[in-house]
Amino acid sequence: MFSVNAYAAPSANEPLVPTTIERRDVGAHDVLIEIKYAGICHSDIHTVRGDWGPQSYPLAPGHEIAGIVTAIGSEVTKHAIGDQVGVGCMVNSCRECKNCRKGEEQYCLKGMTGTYGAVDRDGTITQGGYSTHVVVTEDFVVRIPQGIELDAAAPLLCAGITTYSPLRHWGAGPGKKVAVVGLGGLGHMAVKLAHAMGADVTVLSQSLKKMEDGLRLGADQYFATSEPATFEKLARTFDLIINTVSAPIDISSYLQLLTLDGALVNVGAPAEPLPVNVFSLITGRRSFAGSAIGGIRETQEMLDFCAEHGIGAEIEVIPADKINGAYERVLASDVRYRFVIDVSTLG
Ligand SMILES: NC(=O)c1ccc[n+]([C@@H]2O[C@H](COP(=O)([O-])OP(=O)(O)OC[C@H]3O[C@@H](n4cnc5c(N)ncnc54)[C@H](O)[C@@H]3O)[C@@H](O)[C@H]2O)c1
Ligand SMILES: [Zn+2]
Repeated sequence: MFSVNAYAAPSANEPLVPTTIERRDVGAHDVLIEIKYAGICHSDIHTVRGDWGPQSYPLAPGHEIAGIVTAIGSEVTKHAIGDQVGVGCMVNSCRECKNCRKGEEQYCLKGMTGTYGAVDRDGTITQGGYSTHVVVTEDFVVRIPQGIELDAAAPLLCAGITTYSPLRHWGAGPGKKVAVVGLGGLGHMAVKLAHAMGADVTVLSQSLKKMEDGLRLGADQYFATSEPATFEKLARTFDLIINTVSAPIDISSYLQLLTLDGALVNVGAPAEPLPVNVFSLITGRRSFAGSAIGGIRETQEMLDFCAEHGIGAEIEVIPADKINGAYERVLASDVRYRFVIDVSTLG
């Protein structure tokens, strides 16, 4: 074991503070990563504040990790010292169940091992990317292609894959009308990715404040959901709606915007239930679905797709001592469009 500098929450209701955490020694199948950048996902905030249930503290969040390999175990074949790599929301899974065998490790029947706050195979609690180094088994480390800057790549490891996976699964592409609800970290990636896949993209945001950005990111249309006329105008329009909002919204009124057989996929993860009026499903054979991140193979595919299409996240790089302020800004919807921690400022 060795200690590394980190930023961690001491409890659910205290700000994050500089500290040290323990990392395991590099095992035969492990990769040691010197973390360069770590994105701030809204899930980090939900988790440390206990929105999704009690946690073990101190907790260093961070599951949008980009860095450089600085050591490898004796059996490692997939990565070499000096490689640019990333780690997302999981660092292991059982690898044997039918979902793992399909490459859908995020749906591991024994539960994936989350990058932070999860019980690791050795019984320790995992700690995330707001830290200078991490040790991860090579199969859960992905390659960041040349051509994507590491800082703009970090958010792809969660915001990127979480939107890429449902866009692919529900067939976003030419001739398909896709709406993205919420233009935050996930939402702005959904717009870029759906546009690059060739879909016709509409942003549904609370107001028109970010309209110029939305159109620049690749949206074809932009509407304010605070405007009731929006729901009349867009009734029965979309093949696919990706809801990225971190708070409860009125799902039934969004379902009305789907065309026959359309699907509304929730990636936003508010703790509260989202009630649905079944008539909004029945009257168009519509589906209301959910999706969690993506498998490791698909995460690599997403990174390669981003490199090919010149896609990175729109970021605001911050030093570690601005993490708590950034949390408040995310909660106030004041983020364009992802905060990324410059890990060199952790000392
Ligand atoms: N399914 C998954 O695998 C997965 C992965 C990552 C994040 N998430 C979840 O997705 C959600 C979004 O994450 P993010 O990092 O993009 O957050 P974010 O804060 O960057 O974006 C959330 C967006 O929702 C908007 N919003 C907030 N409250 C709203 C309201 N009441 N009505 C309408 N819009 C509202 C905000 O303006 C913002 O544009 C979070 O709940 C997060 O935990 C899920
Ligand atoms: Zn995330």
